[in-house]
Amino acid sequence: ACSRKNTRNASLHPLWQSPLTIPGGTRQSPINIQWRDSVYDPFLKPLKISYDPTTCLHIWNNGYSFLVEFDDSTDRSIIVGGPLENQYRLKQFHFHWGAINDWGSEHTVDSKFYPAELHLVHWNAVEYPNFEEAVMEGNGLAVIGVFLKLGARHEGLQTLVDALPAVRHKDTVIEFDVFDPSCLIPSCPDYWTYAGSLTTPPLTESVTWIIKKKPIEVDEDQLEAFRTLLFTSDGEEERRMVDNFRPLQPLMNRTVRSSFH
Ligand SMILES: CCOC(=O)CCc1ccc(S(N)(=O)=O)cc1
Ligand SMILES: [Zn+2]
Repeated sequence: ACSRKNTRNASLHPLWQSPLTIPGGTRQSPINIQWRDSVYDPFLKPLKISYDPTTCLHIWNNGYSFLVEFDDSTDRSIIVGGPLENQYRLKQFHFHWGAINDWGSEHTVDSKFYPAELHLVHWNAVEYPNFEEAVMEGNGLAVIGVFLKLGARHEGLQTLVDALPAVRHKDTVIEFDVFDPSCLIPSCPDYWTYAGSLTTPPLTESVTWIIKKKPIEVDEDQLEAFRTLLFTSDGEEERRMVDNFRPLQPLMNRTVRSSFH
């Protein structure tokens, strides 16, 4: 009897058709953050965030998520302190979310999923000439992760939500010229931090993750608006942009530190 060739490669993630695990990867993301296993580090500084809202450029749908990109040609929107040795420049922020509210975040806390997760992506402009170079270096990137939970409507997020219909299809972009992303970051200073990777290709192990302990609240309509976006370009058969999160990766030989007791 002929054996049916196993055409479904179980190690390939449907969304990216890329390996789920990077061969030799020892610091992949996302991970589950087990609160009781995180280690309080009294030497962690407060994270200092200073964004200039006029550095905002545009919103676009890149086929994985929707991104708000910033002018990173100067040090006008930066973060410093926290676990970071250098100052890092804001390049873009984007989100990951689920088809339903039971899941959607990339990181989990004590195995709990949130319905969505915000990533603010910064690069080490002190040591590297541009983002593309920094992506390849162990201390090249710093990403702030913020969990979204179902609750009250978020007025700051609403200005983004109102722009989403204009970027419904992959590779569509609209100008977005003033936005202050610090309105999306909880005022509580508490965070976890660990050494990890990008969660979409090229999956490079170049990210210092800073995961805020407190979530922000958004309402059902705002989450539903995310789910009206498409993975597909105009004219292709429509596939709704949902479940754009990577599966959890092994912690391996890593410790998650907390900035709080
Ligand atoms: C130089 C090409 O590299 C890129 O464009 C990487 C973009 C990229 C930035 C951030 C993330 S995340 N989800 O880990 O915050 C994934 C991918
Ligand atoms: Zn991300």
